[in-house]
Amino acid sequence: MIKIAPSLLASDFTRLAEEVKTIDNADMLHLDIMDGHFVPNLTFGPGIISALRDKTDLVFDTHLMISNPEDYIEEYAEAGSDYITFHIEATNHSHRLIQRIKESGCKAGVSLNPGTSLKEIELILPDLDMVLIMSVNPGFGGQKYIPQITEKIARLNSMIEELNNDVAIAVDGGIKLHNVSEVIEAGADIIIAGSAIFGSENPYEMIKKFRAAGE
Ligand SMILES: O=C(CO)[C@H](O)[C@H](O)COP(=O)(O)O
Ligand SMILES: [Fe+2]
Repeated sequence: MIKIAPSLLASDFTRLAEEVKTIDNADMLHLDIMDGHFVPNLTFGPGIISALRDKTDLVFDTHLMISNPEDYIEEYAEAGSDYITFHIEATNHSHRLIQRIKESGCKAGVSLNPGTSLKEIELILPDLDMVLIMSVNPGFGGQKYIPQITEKIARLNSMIEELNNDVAIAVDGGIKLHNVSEVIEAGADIIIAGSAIFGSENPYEMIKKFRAAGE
């Protein structure tokens, strides 16, 4: 079963509590944390996550696009994250960071920029709950899906099958109705979409269409 994770980045920031109500048929709420350093944009921090925690029952999927993620794990766990995903490019101590995320009570994810090889995560794959493949360069919503990423998803899927464990593959960036089937067929388990869902007339119906593409 495919999971749908709308990205709050594309919602109306002046009415966050109402916006999350429009997507209550989704599985997860994707929360993009940007620090203006690891990526050239700034979003929000743990205060917004904890303010939203009692507004929805969705699983909170926190995507840290920040430098020094090791300094912020407990804060994002306490704010209400269920998954915490850091970028492999942002740390020299990925294995330790995964253990810290799990000790904080969350599931652990790692994300790869489009130009980062899957080799970088080969040795930590058995410890992960999720791999988040970026299909655009991180920092902004509304960008175009990078076509080479489909092959990368398929290769990661084979690596996971060889390991015989249940690491989820999440794909993030530029996913719309016209390419979601391609992403799912390559092996994605979690579809993250911002502008396609929150930018549509009816986010609830759009989630249904995304889900139907995976059936
Ligand atoms: O991490 C992200 C950007 O860095 C976002 O989650 C992603 O871009 C979703 O937006 P869209 O679906 O509009 O591309
Ligand atoms: Fe994201």
